[in-house]
Amino acid sequence: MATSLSQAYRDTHLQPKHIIPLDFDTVHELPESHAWIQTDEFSRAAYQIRVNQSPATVPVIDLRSPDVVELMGNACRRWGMFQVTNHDVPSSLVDDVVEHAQRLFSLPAELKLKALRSPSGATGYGVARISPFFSKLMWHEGFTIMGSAAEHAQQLWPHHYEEFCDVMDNYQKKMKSLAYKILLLLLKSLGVDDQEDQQMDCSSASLYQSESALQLNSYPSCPNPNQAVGLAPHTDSLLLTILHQNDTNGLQIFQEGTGWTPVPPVPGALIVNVGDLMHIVSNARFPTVYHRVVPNNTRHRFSIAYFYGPPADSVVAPLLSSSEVQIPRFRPVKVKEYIGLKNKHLEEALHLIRV
Ligand SMILES: O=C(O)CCC(=O)C(=O)O
Ligand SMILES: [Fe+2]
Repeated sequence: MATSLSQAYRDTHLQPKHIIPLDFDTVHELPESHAWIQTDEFSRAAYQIRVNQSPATVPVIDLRSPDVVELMGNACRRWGMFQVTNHDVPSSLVDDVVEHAQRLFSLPAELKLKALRSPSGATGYGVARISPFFSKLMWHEGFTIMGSAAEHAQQLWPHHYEEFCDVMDNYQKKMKSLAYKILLLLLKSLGVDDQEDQQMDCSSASLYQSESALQLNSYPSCPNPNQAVGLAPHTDSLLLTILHQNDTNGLQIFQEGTGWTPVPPVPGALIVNVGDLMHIVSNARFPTVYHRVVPNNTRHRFSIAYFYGPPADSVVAPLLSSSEVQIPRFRPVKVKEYIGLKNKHLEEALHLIRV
């Protein structure tokens, strides 16, 4: 039987602190559990490097530009990320998703816990999945959807859950077609033409099918943001992530040599970033983006992340362009195997499949 993405994401041996977020409404000081400043992780180089103040940041690309393939290819080679405009996702739909996310996160903590992610589950309300890798907790709460949100939405609003589900479904449909469009453009920039689909081996053919997840993120304003972490540094696992952020700063990407660079909100634009599987497919021509979120003490940040990847049972391997001499940098790997490696080893997972 086919494995679903949510099965691939199943984890075990989680303690409650690895699932249950803080009740942010009741705390007015940063609790010890969330104070990162004295931890090893905080003093690791990645945290010490100051935020890069130079104006260079990820490019904003018009999806209708005649040079879109080249622009996106260049952006992914240089940054692993870009912001896209003219993407045909109605702003009213994006606003609806954010409004429903805000409605969810503003529920009382005891109600949100009714939709808590189960220890062996992948969907529902809870802390970030990467939490078990860090000794301190993040200033963040999330809600994960894979397919329909009905199961958990019913726990929150027994009589009025359909509207939430409809909005999330519509958004996922729009994201899916946008992600597919962007994937084709990126493959073209890598010298892979979908016209040649027929001759492709099974690993490249599976790139044209998809599975996805939608992640609603909430970062309340924080009493002591200098000692707290919104979302710890990580790379996304799948092919591409499409992210909407509200008008509140916080997202930063790590660039070798320059340090942490903020990715400021651009009204109407969506952020697209390369994930680990795209890094593998591109044979490391596109870097996978190491990113984090920093909290602030005045505003509540919300973001909506759509993770797009091939089916869990499919195989991903470097696609080598015929015009360049290339040695494969990674062995072929099943998507579910890679997710398993990531669940166990986090950022070490990529090293484990290097050849
Ligand atoms: O909130 C953000 O900007 C980033 C979210 C993120 O990195 C994630 O959900 O993986
Ligand atoms: Fe991420």
